[in-house]
Amino acid sequence: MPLRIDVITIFPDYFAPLQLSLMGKAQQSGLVTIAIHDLREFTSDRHRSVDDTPYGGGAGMVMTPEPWGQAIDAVVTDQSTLIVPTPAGKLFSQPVAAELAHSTHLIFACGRYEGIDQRVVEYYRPRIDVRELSIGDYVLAGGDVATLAMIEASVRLVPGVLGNPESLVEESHQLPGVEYPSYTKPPTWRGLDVPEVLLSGHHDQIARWRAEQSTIRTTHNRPDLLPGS
Ligand SMILES: N#Cc1c(-c2ccc3cc[nH]c3c2)n[nH]c1N
Repeated sequence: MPLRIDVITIFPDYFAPLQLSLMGKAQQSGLVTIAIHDLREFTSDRHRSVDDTPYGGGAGMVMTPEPWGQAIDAVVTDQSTLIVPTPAGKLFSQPVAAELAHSTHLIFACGRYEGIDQRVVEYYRPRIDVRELSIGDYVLAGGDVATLAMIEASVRLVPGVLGNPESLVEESHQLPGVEYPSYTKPPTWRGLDVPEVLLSGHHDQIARWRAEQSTIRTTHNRPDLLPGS
């Protein structure tokens, strides 16, 4: 059963990259089907409006609930998971990507402006799995880029999508922390040599060096990922 993904957005063109590379191949292989829906197709006024002023005042505009209700109702099933990207959401992570990769149907609601009227989440929460997710502690102009990131991170984990599942095995055995630095040909580039151990053929020494490099990088760049932190 392929993973089905429906993306609802006012900027369908944002998702053209999903036809390329690994995501494109995943669709061609039938492992994943991705459909992009223009929210404005689900409006009923001649201006095809999707936003209005916020109750309670405040800057900006809020996306009105009805177009979202019409759009989600057009694709939802009892197997759906509705994902709402938002800075206020739980943090998206590799384990969450793995969960989504094993879903049957994902609906991404890509908000813009100041976000989507909260009643959309409230309406669907008793009916289907609803997840408000954030890709990080910085503010984007909308949910579209976050949706692209979550789709790519999740779809690459769908069994059969990655040509070489070995890379997933390596990832899953990744020590806590960031990955070691990578090198390829030429052995010397602009006077810089590849670390000698990587050319030695001593796999135990290479594994030890890579673990050390991972720890050094994690300590420097992501001490929050160190065990016990
Ligand atoms: N996910 C996520 C986000 C967002 C985001 C998501 C949706 C909307 C709708 C209007 N502005 C948005 C920002 N900003 N930063 C993140 N990590």
